[in-house]
Amino acid sequence: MPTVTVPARKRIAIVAHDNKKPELLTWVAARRDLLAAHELFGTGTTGKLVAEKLGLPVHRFLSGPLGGDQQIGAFIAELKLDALIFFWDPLEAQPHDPDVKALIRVAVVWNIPVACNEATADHLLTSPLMAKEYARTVPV
Ligand SMILES: O=C(CO)COP(=O)(O)O
Repeated sequence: MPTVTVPARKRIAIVAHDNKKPELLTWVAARRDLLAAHELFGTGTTGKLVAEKLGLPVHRFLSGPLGGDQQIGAFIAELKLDALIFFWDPLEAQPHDPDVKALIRVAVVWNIPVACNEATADHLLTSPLMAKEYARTVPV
């Protein structure tokens, strides 16, 4: 399988469904220093809230239900993102559920680290691989 070189400064997409936004914002605020070392991306509303909370630049896509999840998926497939932190809501149906599934699926296909809850996000963010360049296996 081919590999790509993932940069030391990671391009991280951050996304949260509405019921999970408070939890995500508390999580990012407590990890500002770690997150500041990387380049941040987000769906429309999440990205705006994270940027305001941290006072850091966040590249914003469209809001998730309007296509933002699909835009992030496309970036993953184009090797323009290195990690996904996605606090999706397991307790409420989303109108754009196919997009949510497609985003998670494409993240798995392209073998990027994905965290869907706080504990995994902590493991991801504190991994030694987050601080250095490494080779990631990709499908093509
Ligand atoms: O719906 C989302 C992810 O599926 C998130 O979108 P917003 O960040 O625009 O709320």
